[in-house]
Amino acid sequence: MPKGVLLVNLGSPESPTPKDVKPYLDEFLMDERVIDVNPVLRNIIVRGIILNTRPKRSVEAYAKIWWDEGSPLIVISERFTEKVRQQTSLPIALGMRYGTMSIKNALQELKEQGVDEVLLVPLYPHYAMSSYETVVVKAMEVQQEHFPEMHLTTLPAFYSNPEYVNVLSKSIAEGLKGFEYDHILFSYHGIPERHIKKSDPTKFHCKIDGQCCKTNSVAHHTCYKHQCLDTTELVKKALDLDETKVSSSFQSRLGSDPWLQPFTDKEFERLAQEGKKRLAVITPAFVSDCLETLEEIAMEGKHQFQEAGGEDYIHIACLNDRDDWAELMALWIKTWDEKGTLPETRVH
Ligand SMILES: C=CC1=C(C)c2cc3[nH]c(cc4nc(cc5[nH]c(cc1n2)c(C)c5CCC(=O)O)C(CCC(=O)O)=C4C)c(C)c3C=C
Ligand SMILES: [Fe+2]
Ligand SMILES: [Fe+2]
Repeated sequence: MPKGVLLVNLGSPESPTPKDVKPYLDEFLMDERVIDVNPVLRNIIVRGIILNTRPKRSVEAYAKIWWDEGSPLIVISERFTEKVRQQTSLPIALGMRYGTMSIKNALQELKEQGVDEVLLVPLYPHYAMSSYETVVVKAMEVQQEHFPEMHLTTLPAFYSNPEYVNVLSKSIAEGLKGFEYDHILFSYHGIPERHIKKSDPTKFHCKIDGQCCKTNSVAHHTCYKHQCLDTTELVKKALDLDETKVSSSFQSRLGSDPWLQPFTDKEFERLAQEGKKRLAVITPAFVSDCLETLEEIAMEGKHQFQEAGGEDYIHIACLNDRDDWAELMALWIKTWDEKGTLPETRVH
């Protein structure tokens, strides 16, 4: 069975203009795993409310971070894919969950190269129904409808893989070099609390009470909050960081439902008010820099921290197309190709 790899990231609009941002947001937010209410209500919330107000703000935000070559998330994902290609003998295609670089086109590309055994790699370190799961479900649907001869194997969420933690920690150590920080904030993309409960296979473990994520459970295989907090712990251990100088928070909330806390913007204020003058921010829910890291954290976050009394502020870049990250992905692919095994992950 000829093998190939499908890398999938979230996707971006075609351009930072209303004509492209609106349909992109429409596709994204009409996903039943993102706004997870019944279809009638989703239509009202998304098309009747959010799409009448949000696109203006999103267009302005995208315009601030857009590169000559296009959306940073897309350009970085392409550079990463090219580096992985250079280190593997298998065909590698890149697709996006939303937007024009579709999963269908990427699978078609692999088909044209004779591939029928595919390793599907959602480019997210953590499991969430609105990120990892929706990629897997979409890819399976596309495969069943258009490529019935293909077989997909999915790479598990890799946040706890020891080699991945090494690469992430090394990138953070490099980013911190020369910066005398008072505090390091690990800011993860937020999700509604409801999503955590929905994804809990036991239906009773995830209470989001501050304790459940510290108690071993099979629920942690799909608990985004646990996986994010564990990422902070693993990096803290790997870099021997001072416990009192590290914390985690959740950014980018949308709507009025309860989302995971503490909120990143509130943490900027709290840390500044506590007298922390020099802040480093890390965004390990994203493998590539994107709107949420470049605008919300690197630009707006700096402004919010300094407005609240903070002084020096750095955002440490995501893994992007770092050589060691591309090498690790190539190693996972080679191991799957030659031994049929997937990277070691540890969930407790
Ligand atoms: C890290 C994984 C992500 C999860 C989980 C996630 C959940 C989630 N997101 C929204 C709403 C929006 N997210 C937006 C941008 C965006 N989100 C992620 C990743 C996750 N989202 C990325 C990588 C990006 C950036 C895309 C880019 O082009 O750079 C946006 C669009 C921009 C904006 O207007 O702010 C929205 C909207 C929800 C509702 C949600 C979980 C329910
Ligand atoms: Fe998002
Ligand atoms: Fe939990």
